[in-house]
Amino acid sequence: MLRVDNVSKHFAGSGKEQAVTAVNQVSLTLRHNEIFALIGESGSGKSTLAELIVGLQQPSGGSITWADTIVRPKQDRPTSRIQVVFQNPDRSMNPYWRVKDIITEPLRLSRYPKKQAYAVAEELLAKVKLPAELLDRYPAECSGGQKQRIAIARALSMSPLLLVADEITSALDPSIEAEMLQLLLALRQSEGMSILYITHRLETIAGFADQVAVMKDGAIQEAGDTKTILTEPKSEYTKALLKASSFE
Ligand SMILES: Nc1ncnc2c1ncn2[C@@H]1O[C@H](COP(=O)(O)OP(=O)(O)OP(=O)(O)O)[C@@H](O)[C@H]1O
Repeated sequence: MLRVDNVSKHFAGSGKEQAVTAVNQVSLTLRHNEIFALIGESGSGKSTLAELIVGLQQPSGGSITWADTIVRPKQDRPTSRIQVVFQNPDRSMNPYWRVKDIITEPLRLSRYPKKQAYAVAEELLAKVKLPAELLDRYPAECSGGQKQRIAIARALSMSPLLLVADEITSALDPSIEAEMLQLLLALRQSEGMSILYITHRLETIAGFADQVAVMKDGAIQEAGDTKTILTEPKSEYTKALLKASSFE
């Protein structure tokens, strides 16, 4: 569905800051309806790679291409191929807006009528398993887990083919995190979308991701199906990550 070919991203240094190669010749393929986990420690280049895929940044080299063979069901609402949800929902939500306005922002930016958008908002909240009573609340009146579901509902408003989830469960309690992973599994099925799940925590991906790529210093160390990588890791780095996680 989406091919990342030999993609690199260099940031030029300025003043005391050194030049950095945040992403170094990365290649990967995201398939339709697949959950792909991108694992790496802080600073390994995961977020930069996500921003390149989303189009928030331009690669210094390589290419990112969508297969043009994807046929999606006809929608009566605006759509976009890709949507992203970040770790901290507060950064992407206007605290003075009600939940219904937050969720429908992408639709309204695409000139979808407000009244119809509000009707969709209730449907979207149900998709992320939140009650309709939240529609008139402000973000400060919602829990962290609820806000992350609201951010997902907003992303779903555009029926994306690919949802990029950048550390979206990292700030949540383990039980809330497990519920969120279950929700993402269900949404992958019901929405027929792919998910690029970015995390520094290897222990979250068993039974969740289909494929995994392990990233270090901007480069992919190892990639393959999740079960094989977790049970028969080849790279010393993956082995060390597994040892350090609560997985073993
Ligand atoms: N806009 C930028 N300008 C300069 N350097 C950058 C920029 N964005 C990222 N970097 C550098 O690129 C490297 C990779 O950063 P990135 O945020 O992609 O890593 P990460 O794996 O997502 O880490 P984290 O989980 O902590 O966000 C780091 O050394 C970072 O300092």
